[in-house]
Amino acid sequence: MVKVTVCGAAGGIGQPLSLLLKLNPAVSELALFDIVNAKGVAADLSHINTPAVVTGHQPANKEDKTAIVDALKGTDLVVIPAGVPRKPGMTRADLFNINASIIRDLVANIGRTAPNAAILIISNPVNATVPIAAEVLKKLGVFNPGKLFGVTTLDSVRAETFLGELINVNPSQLQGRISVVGGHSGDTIVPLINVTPDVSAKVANISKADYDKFVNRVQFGGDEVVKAKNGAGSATLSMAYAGYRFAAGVLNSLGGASTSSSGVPDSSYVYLPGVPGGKEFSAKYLNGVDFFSVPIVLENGVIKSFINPFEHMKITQKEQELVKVALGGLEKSIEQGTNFVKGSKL
Ligand SMILES: NC(=O)c1ccc[n+]([C@@H]2O[C@H](COP(=O)([O-])OP(=O)(O)OC[C@H]3O[C@@H](n4cnc5c(N)ncnc54)[C@H](O)[C@@H]3O)[C@@H](O)[C@H]2O)c1
Ligand SMILES: O=C(O)C[C@H](O)C(=O)O
Repeated sequence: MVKVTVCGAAGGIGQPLSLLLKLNPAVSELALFDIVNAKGVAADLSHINTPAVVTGHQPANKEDKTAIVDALKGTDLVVIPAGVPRKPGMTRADLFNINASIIRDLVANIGRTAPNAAILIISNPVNATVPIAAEVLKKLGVFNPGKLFGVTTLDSVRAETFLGELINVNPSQLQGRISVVGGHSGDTIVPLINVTPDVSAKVANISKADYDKFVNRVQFGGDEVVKAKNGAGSATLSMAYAGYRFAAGVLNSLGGASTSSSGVPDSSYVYLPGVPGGKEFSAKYLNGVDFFSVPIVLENGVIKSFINPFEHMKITQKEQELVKVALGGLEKSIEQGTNFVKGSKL
């Protein structure tokens, strides 16, 4: 019996992500929470002939806490795409003022109602919202770093797609054969392409100009969608796919499968001092930064280990420089998120 809760389930990401979760046979209960239209989306999905029982939870007013508690009670996994998306001209950091308090309050509810649940954070700016979640859980005395995941899978999905186009390989075959680390915003995103020898041999022929274009497109792929949607939001469908890919990995691990079985596992933005060997890894390679996206191996829904890119992949000089740049941006966002909770009442 596995219960999954989606917070922000009626949104652009929330709806298709909930659809994909409804199709997963491992899910027995799917609780949809949103401040609008959660019941409508739940009624719609509930007609699909798969085993998951779908429930909709929507507060009657600002003071109503029963909806969120019902959505979270007994849940194993919470996925959070709640909050506002970007409009053209905005950076993800511009979303902080609105989304920081949404994440703080949702995660406080999770900490109080479902402290053992795995938490997957999609809401931007991920580089800061995940530190917010960690700090809230620490304050409540229920932080399990092995169960807090910043969802950066869309960066991997994009890297696979764009590199596939460049080296003329079916992009779906690149899953597990390249990796993306760092954070989830502009130059904090660092694609690593010399992960397996077969791909390395192909990327050796890419020109410098094409490689630079590839890196830029992975780092700023989100802007492409924001611009094309022209005020109607940011990536939703590709994000639902990516969020589901990551959530399905966590669900598989809850069912006993290891994520390390096929190639390099997906990365997630995690609290390094809380995962085995993470503190030493960060001190040695990352200036001691607390949060960084690395490929993770899961067991029973918990991070069992991570793959150190510097030891297990052929990192080029250029990629090392990209990591250095990423660290500057990450440190600022982590501090912003952490300080926000320190100055907040839960
Ligand atoms: N991690 C990533 O790779 C990634 C990719 C795409 C988008 N995002 C982010 O995901 C977030 C959602 O994007 P979207 O396009 O789905 O936005 P959206 O506006 O379409 O949907 C957001 C939903 O959140 C709901 N919501 C707002 N406050 C809430 C609260 N307190 N509790 C529960 N639900 C609440 C809204 O009612 C809405 O239904 C944005 O912050 C966006 O930047 C992240
Ligand atoms: O670009 C955005 O604001 C949404 C998301 O983070 C993305 O990468 O598409």
